[in-house]
Amino acid sequence: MSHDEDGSAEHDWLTIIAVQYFQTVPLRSFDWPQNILHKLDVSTQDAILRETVQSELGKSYPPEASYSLRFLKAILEKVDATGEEHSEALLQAYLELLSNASGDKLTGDLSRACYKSYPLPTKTSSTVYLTLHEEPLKISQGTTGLCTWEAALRFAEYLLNAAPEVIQGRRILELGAGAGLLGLVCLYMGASSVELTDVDEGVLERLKENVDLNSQMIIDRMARDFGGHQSNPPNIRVSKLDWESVDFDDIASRNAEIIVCADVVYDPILIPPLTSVLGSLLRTPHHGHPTGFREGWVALTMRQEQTYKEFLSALTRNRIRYERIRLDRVPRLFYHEDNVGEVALLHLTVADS
Ligand SMILES: C[S@@+](CC[C@H](N)C(=O)[O-])C[C@H]1O[C@@H](n2cnc3c(N)ncnc32)[C@H](O)[C@@H]1O
Repeated sequence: MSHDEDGSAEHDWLTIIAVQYFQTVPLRSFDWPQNILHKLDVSTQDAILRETVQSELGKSYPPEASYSLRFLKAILEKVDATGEEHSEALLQAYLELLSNASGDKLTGDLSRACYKSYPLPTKTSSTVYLTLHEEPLKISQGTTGLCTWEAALRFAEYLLNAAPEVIQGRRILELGAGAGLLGLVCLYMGASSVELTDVDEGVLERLKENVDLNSQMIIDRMARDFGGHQSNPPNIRVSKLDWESVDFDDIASRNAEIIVCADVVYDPILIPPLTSVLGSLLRTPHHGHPTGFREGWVALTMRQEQTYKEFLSALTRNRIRYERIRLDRVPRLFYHEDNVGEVALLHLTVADS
């Protein structure tokens, strides 16, 4: 999405709408800029359409079709409420989506891709998005890894807004990477390398797809902000790492300084293998670090107090020290669903003992 050089007010409200549309913010929570609600004339409707459904991003990597349909319907209803004329283009886009949706229902083809695009901070005046192919449901195809979870969003916000030095120039290993938001944000922030790992074959495939989807944007960013060479592929790889069947030589050989993970503490059964892998990874020497070992970060959504306590006890049993980092003052960049629970961010270290 491009902006006028002067970042005019018109572009501000268009950006507010587009950023929400691409993250598929539920329409009940959508923040419509007040000034447009009074001025939804044809040119305003056309401008919204151009910045969302018919933008390059919207055409190449659209949100779920039923979401776009509801988005356009909401605008049409708002137009009705103001007594303005409908834009021909908007109406036509709506009817096209409607006919595609009923065609899909008739043929039973409900497999249309669904993308979410997350706005990232940038030094330029245009909005840069991280685009992920995700599934609309939290559990899909037998895994939780095909969508982005709350803890990944809060952790990414912490890194981007409050602690870039944790990531910049460092080699990162992510456990249970899911759709890939956290690791890709690390690469965008200037990590020297990122290894995204998961157990599920479908998730690993999706991770590769999401890495490819964002590589060019990240190369461009590196070239612009860090003077890198545009042709260099980003230093990122996707590999399998199952906490439940671990080869400890393989763990030690993983070339990382910082271990990160988000929303991987959701099932108590996973706590012993996860904390054991964390302990092994963290105890691998890293001579550049003050403790002489690697460091780790875990972001977890506190759904059940008991699971959280069990996780802390398991860290202690594995001789992993943790410090909870406050997130309440970290500004938000992304949309967050209501009532998903508080996110705790833990900084993990080990000592030689
Ligand atoms: C709730 S998802 C979180 C995904 C991502 N980190 C996020 O926050 O959006 C949990 C992830 O952990 C992965 N996972 C579950 N058990 C695992 C195991 N034994 N080894 C490695 N990854 C595992 C799942 O495949 C899934 O991708």
